Amino acid sequence: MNIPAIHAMVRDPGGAVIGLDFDGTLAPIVPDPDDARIHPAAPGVLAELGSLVKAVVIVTGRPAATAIRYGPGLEKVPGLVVLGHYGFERWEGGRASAPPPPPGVLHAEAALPLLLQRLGVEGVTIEDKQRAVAVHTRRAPDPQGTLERLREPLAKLAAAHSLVVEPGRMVLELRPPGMDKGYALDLFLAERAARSVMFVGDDLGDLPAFAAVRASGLPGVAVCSGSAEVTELAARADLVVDGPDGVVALLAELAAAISDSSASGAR
Ligand SMILES: O=P(O)(O)OC[C@H]1O[C@H](O[C@H]2O[C@H](CO)[C@@H](O)[C@H](O)[C@H]2O)[C@H](O)[C@@H](O)[C@@H]1O
Repeated sequence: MNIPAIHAMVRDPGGAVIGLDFDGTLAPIVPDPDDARIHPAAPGVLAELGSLVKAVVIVTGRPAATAIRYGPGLEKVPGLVVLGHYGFERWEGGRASAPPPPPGVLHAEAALPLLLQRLGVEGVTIEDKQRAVAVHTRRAPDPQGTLERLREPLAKLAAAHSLVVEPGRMVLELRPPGMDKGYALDLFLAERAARSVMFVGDDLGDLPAFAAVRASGLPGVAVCSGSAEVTELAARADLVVDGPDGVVALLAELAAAISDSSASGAR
């Protein structure tokens, strides 16, 4: 790992913030969003890393409580913060806080079944996220074609209810504007007075976090959890690893390098 920011983290782990996306990064992608679960080795590796660095933060489009529920063991990661709903929501020490959901979400969600019926799309599923609503096409007969077909009508529906469309891996999410993973990460780095940063993501919604790593002026590394499905992130990353298996291996390597460096410094 001959990346200057990683060397900075190893030299000064007490200044390092490790930011991670959830789906596709810590949890393998599966057809049904309710079946997603964290990689079995991830909580242990994150617990080790959490005891070495300034902070571990998960920044996800999921509700924060869902990431915790689908990530058994995460609650044991020292000092873990989960920023859910792209940063609108914060979970820390077992407590979640968030502003109330805007009424547009409920109205848009209520209009969706009829809209989907009119469009005649098959196999599309709706995920009620309380503060947002996601329309999934992964289980449709033609997932990509169906996603393309839905783009314009969902953009109109979102605009009619003062929402924005967040595109992702076989999903179009209608959510409130005014927050993204970049802004969320930026605020967190300032709050913790970070001296270096890593962010690991797999999807389009992670691009603002990559931009925040660059804009921070800190030694920073943007890591792509690679997949054949999304290629845009790899092009903007400093390092590409092979999905959640590769992410866990990278984090374990980082934890080991920090521990070895601290041990040799102590000798
Ligand atoms: O920010 P993230 O943690 O990456 O969350 C983004 C979306 O992830 C989930 O959908 C994705 O994962 C599902 C389970 O593997 C998969 O079935 C789906 O195709 C993916 O798009 C989640 O369901 C969404 O609500 C999140 O916004």
